[in-house]
Amino acid sequence: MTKVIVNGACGRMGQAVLKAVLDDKELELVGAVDIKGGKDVGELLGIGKTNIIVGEDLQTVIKAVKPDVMVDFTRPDVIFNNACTALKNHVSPVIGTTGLSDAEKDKLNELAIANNTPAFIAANFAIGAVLMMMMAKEAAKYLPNVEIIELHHDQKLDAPSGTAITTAEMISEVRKPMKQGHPDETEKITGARGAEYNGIPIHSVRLPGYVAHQEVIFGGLGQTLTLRHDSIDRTSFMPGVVLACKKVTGLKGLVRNLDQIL
Ligand SMILES: NC(=O)C1=CN([C@@H]2O[C@H](COP(=O)(O)OP(=O)(O)OC[C@H]3O[C@@H](n4cnc5c(N)ncnc54)[C@H](OP(=O)(O)O)[C@@H]3O)[C@@H](O)[C@H]2O)C=CC1
Ligand SMILES: O=C(O)C1=N[C@H](C(=O)O)C[C@H](O)C1
Repeated sequence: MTKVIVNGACGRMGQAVLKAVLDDKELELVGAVDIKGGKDVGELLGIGKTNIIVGEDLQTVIKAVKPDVMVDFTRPDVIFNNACTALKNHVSPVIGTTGLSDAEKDKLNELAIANNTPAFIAANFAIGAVLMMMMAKEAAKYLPNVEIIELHHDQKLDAPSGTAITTAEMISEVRKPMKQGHPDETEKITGARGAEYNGIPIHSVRLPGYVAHQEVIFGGLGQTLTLRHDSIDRTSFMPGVVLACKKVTGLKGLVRNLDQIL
């Protein structure tokens, strides 16, 4: 059995991960952490007592329950420190929290290797989103003019989404740097053409009612191609998270993106 703790346990993703880990026969939920700790995990999920109380301090919970894996769905501004704490205590992080910079990911890779404790990170654990990104990379070889529109719930802290950045990174691997649109175009209102990653415009929509959605739109001579993925429920991410919990301890360093472990 792989012993798992969930950090960010009281949040939208944290609660879904608690349920997924409790429901899996090869994973054992041994602890939970959240800045708003104190509750029994079972009370939080409305399933009766589990006698696992959500702790408020990651280091204390790790020392008490000695997990193999820490799943983290917290906040962009705390994930780097959380992952460092896990690695220094020889606990493998499965990182879902977005917002880490490339430099921070490189530092986590070094720490994972130095501590002989593998780690895993994915901007999106939903298989449909992974396929959308892979298809976008393939399509960009033939249709290099592309824009990304990501649409999320209005409680999301980071923009653009980790998925949009990862999609743009993957497209950039196969596309020569280029400037899109008319060379003389001007923005009448700043930001009208979106943010830009390697020349790829990214537009972020935040509205109540959305969960997590993305369109990648390619334009060619007399045609467009639209790839769209919709997570209509957070259960969409759970098979990927469970898979990563089972595989992470057999990896080396920090492994990035779900396609690497499928
Ligand atoms: N990789 C993927 O597939 C996915 C990634 N995500 C990412 O996961 C992250 C979390 O998303 P979501 O669940 O919607 O967010 P939520 O705000 O619902 O959950 C985050 C939880 O972590 C708590 N928290 C804040 N700071 C700390 C801390 N220092 N230590 C422990 N817990 C803390 C929050 O408390 P409080 O509310 O008081 O701040 C909250 O309970 C985001 O970065 C999001 O982009 C989301 C979905 C899928
Ligand atoms: O905050 C979210 O909700 C999500 N965050 C991830 C991202 O930034 O890409 C994954 C998914 O889009 C949901």
